Amino acid sequence: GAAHGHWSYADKPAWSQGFPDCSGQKQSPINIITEATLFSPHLQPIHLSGYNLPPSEQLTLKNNGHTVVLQLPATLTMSGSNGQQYQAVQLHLHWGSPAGPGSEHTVDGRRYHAEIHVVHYNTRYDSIKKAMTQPDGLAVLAALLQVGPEKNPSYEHVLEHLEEVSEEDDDTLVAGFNIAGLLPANLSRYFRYNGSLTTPPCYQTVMWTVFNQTVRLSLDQILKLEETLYGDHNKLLQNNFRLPQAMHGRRVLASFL
Ligand SMILES: NS(=O)(=O)c1c(F)c(F)c(SCCc2ccc(C(=O)O)cc2)c(F)c1NC1CCCCCCC1
Ligand SMILES: [Zn+2]
Repeated sequence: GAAHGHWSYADKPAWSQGFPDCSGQKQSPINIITEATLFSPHLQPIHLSGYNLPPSEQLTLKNNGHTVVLQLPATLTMSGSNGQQYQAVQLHLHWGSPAGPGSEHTVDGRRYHAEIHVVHYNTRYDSIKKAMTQPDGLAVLAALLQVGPEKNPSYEHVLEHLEEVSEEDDDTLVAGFNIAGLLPANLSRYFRYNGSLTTPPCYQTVMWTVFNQTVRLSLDQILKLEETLYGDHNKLLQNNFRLPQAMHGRRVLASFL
């Protein structure tokens, strides 16, 4: 239970006992109903800088028992089309199992195989710890992952190390690579809404960007993600996604018609 601050995807309803924001009215993820989105001409293409890391850069990859997290250097920044500058902190993944898909966001009720989140904080705050409690504090870039015919070389930079972090709290080093390769090529077509962390403490401080274009990985790469990592009590780490949350009147904007 959430009593001692520990939570699992199994007892999601219990989250709100220990983390009150988890039962708030601006929760994530959501089901994006494309017909109900509002086109907003103000939404500029997402601009990434510093994402192309040299192999000399060593990044920490960690299995934290809930997902696999790649820590990112402070040199990666993004512009969020609201004039704010955001600094990358980490990226992580959500996935399902061979029995079914595991993206967090769904589009017109469709769940995708997996989802990547690149977590950033607003550089007007001096740390993510401070930023994550502020309404304009966080920006997460999300992309939906599908099965395609080819192996995705960008994801291979991470997936080739998964066995090294199979147990909870394991970590390893990954040589730098172009982190932008983990995201779709088209960064100008996306959905935008205000939501939350999808994990306790569920702070409602996230500006979500969900790209319209999906990213393709080979079936083997998806299966590797689904069958390599272990979490609590040596149980396979699978289906680490939260169910869609109510909109409570929120509208989803689209940067494209
Ligand atoms: N989708 S999401 O962005 O809400 C999200 C999840 F859904 C997540 F499931 C996670 S992992 C669970 C939180 C956690 C647990 C342990 C450790 C550790 O031991 O280092 C670290 C974090 C996870 F880390 C994140 N992102 C984190 C949220 C935690 C607090 C802010 C730090 C960066 C974003
Ligand atoms: Zn996430």
